[in-house]
Amino acid sequence: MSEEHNVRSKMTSVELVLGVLAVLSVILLLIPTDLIKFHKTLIASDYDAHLYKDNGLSEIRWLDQEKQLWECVLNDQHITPFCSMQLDIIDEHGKGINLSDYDSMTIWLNYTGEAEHLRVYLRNRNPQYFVLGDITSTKYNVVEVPVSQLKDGLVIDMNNINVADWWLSSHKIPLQLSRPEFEDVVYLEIQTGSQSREGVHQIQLEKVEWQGAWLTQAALYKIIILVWIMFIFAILIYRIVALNIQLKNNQRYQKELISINDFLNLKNKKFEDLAKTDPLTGLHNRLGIRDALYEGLNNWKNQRQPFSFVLIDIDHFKRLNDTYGHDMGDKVLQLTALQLGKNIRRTDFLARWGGEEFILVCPNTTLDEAEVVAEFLRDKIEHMDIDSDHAITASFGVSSMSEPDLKKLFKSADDALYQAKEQGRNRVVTSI
Ligand SMILES: Nc1nc2c(ncn2[C@@H]2O[C@H](COP(=O)(O)OP(=O)(O)OP(=O)(O)O)[C@@H](O)[C@H]2O)c(=O)[nH]1
Repeated sequence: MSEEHNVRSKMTSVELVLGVLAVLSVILLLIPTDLIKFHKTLIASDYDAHLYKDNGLSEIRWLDQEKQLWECVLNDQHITPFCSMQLDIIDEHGKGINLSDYDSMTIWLNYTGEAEHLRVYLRNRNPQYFVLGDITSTKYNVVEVPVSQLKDGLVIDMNNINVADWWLSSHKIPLQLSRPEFEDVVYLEIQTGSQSREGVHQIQLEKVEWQGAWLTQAALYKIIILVWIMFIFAILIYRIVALNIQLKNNQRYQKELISINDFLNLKNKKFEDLAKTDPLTGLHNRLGIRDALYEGLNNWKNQRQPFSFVLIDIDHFKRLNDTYGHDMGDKVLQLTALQLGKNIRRTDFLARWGGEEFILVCPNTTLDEAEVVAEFLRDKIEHMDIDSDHAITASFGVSSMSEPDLKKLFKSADDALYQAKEQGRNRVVTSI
């Protein structure tokens, strides 16, 4: 019973974890992606900026250096005309910004002119190609962006940034180093686009923001699926272990039952359907006390709980039968059963063992305690009211379990009962 309760309470906790997991999964799936994002903002005016241009006739100048507003008058004479503003984003320790964990970049920029595109460079430093004193040896990670959307903030996926071909070839960069890198970005550069032609271009960079996610959506799905798989796996293992334990317990119970049936003289199949009640007295019959025997035996084995038997036998019952007839004998059996049943403890189990003999199974009871119980019952029988002048008494044999053997326990109670009869009946004898 307690085991069943155990399994049931464990199953309830499994269901609880299942519920919590389901709720968590739903929350994680519905969580706004902004909550799992982190940001880095760069205000352009907080950093030093430098202007430079091609070697041709293009002109470049600050219109308002404080606001970082600059102007480029592009001249086509040069083969690759350009104007550039280079923002120095190295910190006081000489380190650039690590943007490798960010997924996207948003740029706010004001532009006046005819160009349709501008170039944005994120120039990265890496000792594998960076040469001290040569700032062009920083890797030119570049993206060309449409100017029309820059004013309201243009979002650029970091995956769309590539390394400029001209830089790869002019610095003879090996293939394995040709991928974009953002671990140590030291310059942010805004440059006129490749298609920009002659004319005036006014540019003012306001700010740049990078966004990254603690977890990508794909990683989140993977984690949820993984947790569910692990949980299902854990349940499976738990079920297998629990079933194994249950199986072992059942096997033990079956084994125990066979030995108890043997003790009770019950032939398994034949008696399985028998009612557990003795029809004459209304008490348990032998089958009726089988569960009590199983529990008492196991409690003795597992917890060393004392376990006692009291055997009760009506004295000179044959004489009573012979003198007053069998019906009177039956009546005395019923009255004795009633008297015993009324006076036993609620924790004990009384059964008619057979004929005029009864057994009282006393779980969690020492020999001394069982002796007290027996003496109390003996007295109750001696003073029982019966409709005859024939005095009814009974003899009692008491024993307590000293080894896990029901037959031996019964035998010592029976021996004690025999002693009680020998010593003159109407008495309690305990086994030694
Ligand atoms: N009326 C009646 N008698 C029964 C029943 N079962 C057994 N008996 C009788 O109980 C008697 C038992 O007699 P014994 O075993 O000699 O024992 P006893 O006469 O009580 O003697 P002691 O036990 O030594 O005091 C027998 O005569 C059985 O026939 C029953 O269900 N009803």
